[in-house]
Amino acid sequence: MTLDGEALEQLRKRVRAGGAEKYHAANAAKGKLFARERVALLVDEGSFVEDGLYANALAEGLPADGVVTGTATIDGRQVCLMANDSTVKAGSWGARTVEKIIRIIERAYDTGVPMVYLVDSAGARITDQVELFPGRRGAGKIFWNQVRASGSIPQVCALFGPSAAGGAYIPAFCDVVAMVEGNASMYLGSDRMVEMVTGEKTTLEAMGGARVHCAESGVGHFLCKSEAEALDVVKRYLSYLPANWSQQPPTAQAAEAPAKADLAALVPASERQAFDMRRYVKGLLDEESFFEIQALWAKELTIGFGRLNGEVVGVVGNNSMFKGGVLFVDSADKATRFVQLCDAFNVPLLFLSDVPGFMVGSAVEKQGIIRHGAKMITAISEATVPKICVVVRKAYGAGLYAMAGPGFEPDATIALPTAKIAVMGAEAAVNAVYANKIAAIEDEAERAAFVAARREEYERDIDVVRLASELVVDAIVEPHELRTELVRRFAAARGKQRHFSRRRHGVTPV
Ligand SMILES: CCC(=O)SCCNC(=O)CCNC(=O)[C@H](O)C(C)(C)COP(=O)(O)OP(=O)(O)OC[C@H]1O[C@@H](n2cnc3c(N)ncnc32)[C@H](O)[C@@H]1OP(=O)(O)O
Repeated sequence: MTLDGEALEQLRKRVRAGGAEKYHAANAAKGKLFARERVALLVDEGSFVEDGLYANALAEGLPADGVVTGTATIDGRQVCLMANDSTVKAGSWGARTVEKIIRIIERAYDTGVPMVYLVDSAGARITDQVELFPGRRGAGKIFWNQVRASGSIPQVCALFGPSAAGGAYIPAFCDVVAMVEGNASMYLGSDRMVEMVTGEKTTLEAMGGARVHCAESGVGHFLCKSEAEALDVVKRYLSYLPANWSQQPPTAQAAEAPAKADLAALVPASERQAFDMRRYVKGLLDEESFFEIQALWAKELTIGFGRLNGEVVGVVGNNSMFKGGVLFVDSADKATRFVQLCDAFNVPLLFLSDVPGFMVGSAVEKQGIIRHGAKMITAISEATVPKICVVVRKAYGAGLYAMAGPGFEPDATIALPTAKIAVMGAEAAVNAVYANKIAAIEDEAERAAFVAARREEYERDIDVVRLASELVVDAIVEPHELRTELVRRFAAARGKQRHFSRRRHGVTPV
């Protein structure tokens, strides 16, 4: 078959138009953009170079086999990308779809550039399963490639529609997932399948909608109101990360801290009074630079990227506004993954501690709080990027270890003048040691005086100057001095050569 210029142009036009008009109309009615419009909104104008446009061009109704793949630049930096076209068999994966996705991930890995996934897919194309599912270059190879690329190149997903069954693993293997509320969903079995298998009546939204995953399961990281917002999240995420693990994160112009930030005023003296760690972080970092991740999930722990004097840092802070800042199963997992992410991409870590410890009780023991806490402490131990632990108000029990306390090779442990570091809070400690004696005192006033005296002794024992004199903390710093202290200490830590252990890898408590 010969192809003249006009015929080629006709073919291109037909393929670029995607599936039948009725599918475009159905998507538009849901407020969804066409896959190619998403790509155009994301990348620098004119930078997209497409591969495999003619995949399955000889078949009827399968333009590009339902996926757009290629390279482009975002803010001048090279990326590889894929975008499911849900107007073609609901974005399901045929054999060519799978091959195109595998090839573009391999390209991203080989060239050391980020991989962006714009997902809107029904998962495997059930009618073509033999060609796409079980073989050496079948759908499993997509995941194998994602796992190999994890921590080598940034992988980020924006989810605009369903990601069903096998399709749900593409987001799951990414560093972060932005989900558009109302349209995005992730689930292993559709609502129809769930009812068939378990009898449960549910909906895609109730079972695997954006809010469920961003606020309850933790599989989603950013709940977005619109597709444009999800694409902005992709851009912003990439702006904090290097192209790959062997490079340093991009530096921005050095900037001032927010002019009116009074860190001292943000932290109440009484431990019983909560304060919002997110405000503290925003007051400490460069203006407008804090990019919070998983803001709706496990809120007792605040994580995100930001900049200190233009340099990227990853922040892990306890937020006493939620569950008193106590570490739970989910918050331990949240920290673990973020610490691994920062460590993979050379992002220094700043820990802001105000932690009463890990949660106790039968509910969390049954959930395996011990192994989740051990997992968090493993991640902190293994991280070899610069780490600084600031005790903003308190670090009690294993919470100190989980927040990169002195035993975990931080580049520094810094205490604010009001900081307390102890095996537990004074009230709990006095009760633990003197419970029998307290119970034996009949007179109420005498009992109160005894408890107060023991408390005072305990507080004296953990006084911050005492801790500094014992070299537990490296510095006591006033809140208004903290930012400058951190900028200098991170700069000094940058050149250090580090290697954690002689081995292939550890056996992580999971
Ligand atoms: C690795 C293992 C796997 O991934 S197994 C994959 C299992 N996947 C599923 O069970 C998802 C099945 N599909 C769905 O639930 C829906 O299509 C979802 C994704 C919710 C989209 O719904 P909606 O936008 O209303 O589209 P629709 O159902 O009308 O479908 C449009 C056309 O696409 C087709 N389609 C859909 N999914 C698949 C699929 N997985 N394999 C093959 N074809 C699929 C539908 O048959 C429909 O085609 P047509 O318009 O009737 O010609």
